[in-house]
Amino acid sequence: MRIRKPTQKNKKNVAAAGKEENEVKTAKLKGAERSAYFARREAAKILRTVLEGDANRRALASIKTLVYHPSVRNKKATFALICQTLKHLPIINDVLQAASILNTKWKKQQELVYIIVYDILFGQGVPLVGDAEKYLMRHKDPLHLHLKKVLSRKNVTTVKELFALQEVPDVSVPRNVRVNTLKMDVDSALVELQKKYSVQKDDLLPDLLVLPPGTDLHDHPLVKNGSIFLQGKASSMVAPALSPEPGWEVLDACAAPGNKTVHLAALMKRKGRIIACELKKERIKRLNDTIKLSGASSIQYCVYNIEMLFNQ
Ligand SMILES: C[S@@+](CC[C@H](N)C(=O)[O-])C[C@H]1O[C@@H](n2cnc3c(N)ncnc32)[C@H](O)[C@@H]1O
Repeated sequence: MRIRKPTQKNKKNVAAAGKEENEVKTAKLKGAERSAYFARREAAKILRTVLEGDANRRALASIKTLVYHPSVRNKKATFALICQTLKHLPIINDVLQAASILNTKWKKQQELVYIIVYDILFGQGVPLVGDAEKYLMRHKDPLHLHLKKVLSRKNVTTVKELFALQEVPDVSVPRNVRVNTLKMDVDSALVELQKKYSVQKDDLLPDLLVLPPGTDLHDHPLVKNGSIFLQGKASSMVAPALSPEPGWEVLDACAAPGNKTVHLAALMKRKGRIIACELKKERIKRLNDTIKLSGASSIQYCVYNIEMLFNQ
């Protein structure tokens, strides 16, 4: 195997990767270890952004959007780690406080600590790669001991039981469907659905119907042929808030899967033009399918980063 000399750019990247990464001979790690090592660091970086946003009550990009950034290599593992760590965070924090093993150095890297402690306590174990992993694995027994204490304080023996205690009772939220008035009028949809379900018109939105919580219409023929769309009330309020008239030209900046795009088309009675932009090529197919299903024909769509429009 030929070993290439590091380029200037590579040298810079290595320096930027930080002291700890230098200490780990990442090149010597086996594939799975290496990928888990990087996934933990990528997850920690995103977790920091998420927790900072939460603390400042700022709306941030969703975890999925952060994970889907091109710089994140192992997207699936990183996403899973973040979600699981967040889910277990109150317990992880309790255990860490009780164990009091974090000095100032590790407190500065608390997100990475959370991720690794999640893996130690609830995951598949952590190989001894990286300073943080080594440090926390040295405290593995006290961590497990304090987890047991936390559980017994709450009168349970397993984490599953603890989650069951904390589970919020299912709040029964009614289901909504939006009638696609390009294909069917609201009264006909009401009559059709009433054959099997208890359905009412929404008191605010004329093309929205309300069904009992838990109603599953995924396979209903009216859904399959695009006469009704499974669309919540909040999402169904957006197009009426604009109140577009037939003949308008409307820009839908972030369009896929296209529920609001086709709602606009229905309100504009197919007259006018909607320019639907979507950043991700792979989501364009979904947008295309929605448009086709809805019977809207006034929609032009493009793979386009809407920010480009404003940076010119
Ligand atoms: C929450 S979804 C939109 C839902 C859609 N409006 C609907 O009602 O069905 C956000 C979409 O915006 C796209 N997006 C994000 N940033 C974008 C950008 N800068 N330009 C264009 N599309 C973007 C994402 O790829 C994603 O498909």
